[in-house]
Amino acid sequence: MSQPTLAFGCDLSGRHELAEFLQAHAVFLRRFRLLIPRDLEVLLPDHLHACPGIEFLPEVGQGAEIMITAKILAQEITAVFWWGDYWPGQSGEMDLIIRYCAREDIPLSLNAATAWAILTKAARYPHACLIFNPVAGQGDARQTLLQIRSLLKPYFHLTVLTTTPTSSAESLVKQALESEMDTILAAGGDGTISAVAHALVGTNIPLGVIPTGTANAFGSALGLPGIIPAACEVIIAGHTRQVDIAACEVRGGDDSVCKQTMILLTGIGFEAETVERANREVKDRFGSLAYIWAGVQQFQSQFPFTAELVVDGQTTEITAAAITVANAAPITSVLAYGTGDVIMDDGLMDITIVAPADRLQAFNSLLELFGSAIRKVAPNRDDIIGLRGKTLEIKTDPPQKVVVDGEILGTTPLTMKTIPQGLVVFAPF
Ligand SMILES: Nc1ncnc2c1ncn2[C@@H]1O[C@H](COP(=O)(O)OP(=O)(O)OP(=O)(O)O)[C@@H](O)[C@H]1O
Repeated sequence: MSQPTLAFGCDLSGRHELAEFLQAHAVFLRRFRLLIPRDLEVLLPDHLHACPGIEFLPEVGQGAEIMITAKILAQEITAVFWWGDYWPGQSGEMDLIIRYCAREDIPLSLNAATAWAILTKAARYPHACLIFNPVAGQGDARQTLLQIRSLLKPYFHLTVLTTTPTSSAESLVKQALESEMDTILAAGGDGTISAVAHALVGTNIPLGVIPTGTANAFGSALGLPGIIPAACEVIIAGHTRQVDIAACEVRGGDDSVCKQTMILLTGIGFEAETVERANREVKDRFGSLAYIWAGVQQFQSQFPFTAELVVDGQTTEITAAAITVANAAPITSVLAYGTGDVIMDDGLMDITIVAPADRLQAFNSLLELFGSAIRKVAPNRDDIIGLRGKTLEIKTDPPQKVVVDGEILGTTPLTMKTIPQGLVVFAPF
């Protein structure tokens, strides 16, 4: 997975030409992983004999072609070079290789004339690992993955790792990073994107976002198109920008400490309870309206709590219904707009405290915040406080659930610290 993988083979009539090609390009070929049938070992020049990326297969006709076919099917091969005297339907191993390369859309060189073109293209292929959440959103996961693959395959040597209930997006990124990926792509909702970002902190490896979740708030905040082909185009175009993220710590079960990286929003109170209500079943039932449905339900039963916030060393004590901390927020995340605008790369978190005395005030506060989100002007109400800071500690009484980027992480106390421009993402020009 770490380098493009090239598989070689030939029949008797192709041996001389293949030996010449290997000799001529030996130095360049060292940058690849090479699969060589044992019977071709004698053709290798010294430069390649000592190549660490070389893997010997059984001889042609004794298993090499089967192993290469299996790797083609597993999408583990970048290109195949198979030279010889070709007679359709009568060339045994060559027929097999041609059939599967054609079927799986793998570049295939049948002679020296095409070899160099394929080789130089393979060398330029960036290696991308796509972390794919098959349960995010409400689409057909198989179709979605096929579509993403066909859009990106001409531009990347693509490896796909699929999340499961036991293989988290974060653990899959760590696995991918062991293989020296040039870029990591994430297809899923905000929970998946956030978990992938968490594993990328400090790597400087660019993240490509393909929004296939329910709300896709991070994609919207970045200005990404909501449809898959257009989101893939942003990745293919290759323009990146750096955005802030924040390290969060909360209390988990058994008093353990849970850590997560926030790319979007952290919510306490109303938002956390709303996210908990908008579970998978509700998302599958209502789609993108799930959060609105859950919010309306939660609005009727939200209890205030007392909170002590320390922002960059300054303490505020208040009785609140909702506290939202944001790095980035689409305008639909109105609870984040207490400062009037949420800037993704200013090195600061935007903190909004909503502290209404009753339900009517709460309703009016929401309306005011909605106006602020649209007009990008700070709200003007006593029961909405907007703060900005680099570090934050929040204690509440009683302890409150904390949701980070759409996933419940634990309960207060919460501590947060910005990591200015800590994430590199593909973004529209
Ligand atoms: N194969 C899987 N089976 C069941 N759950 C999974 C699987 N893969 C990931 N998950 C769970 O999916 C959740 C993340 O979903 P994600 O946020 O990406 O999508 P979403 O909920 O549809 O979108 P949004 O966050 O935009 O509402 C995580 O809780 C993760 O544990």
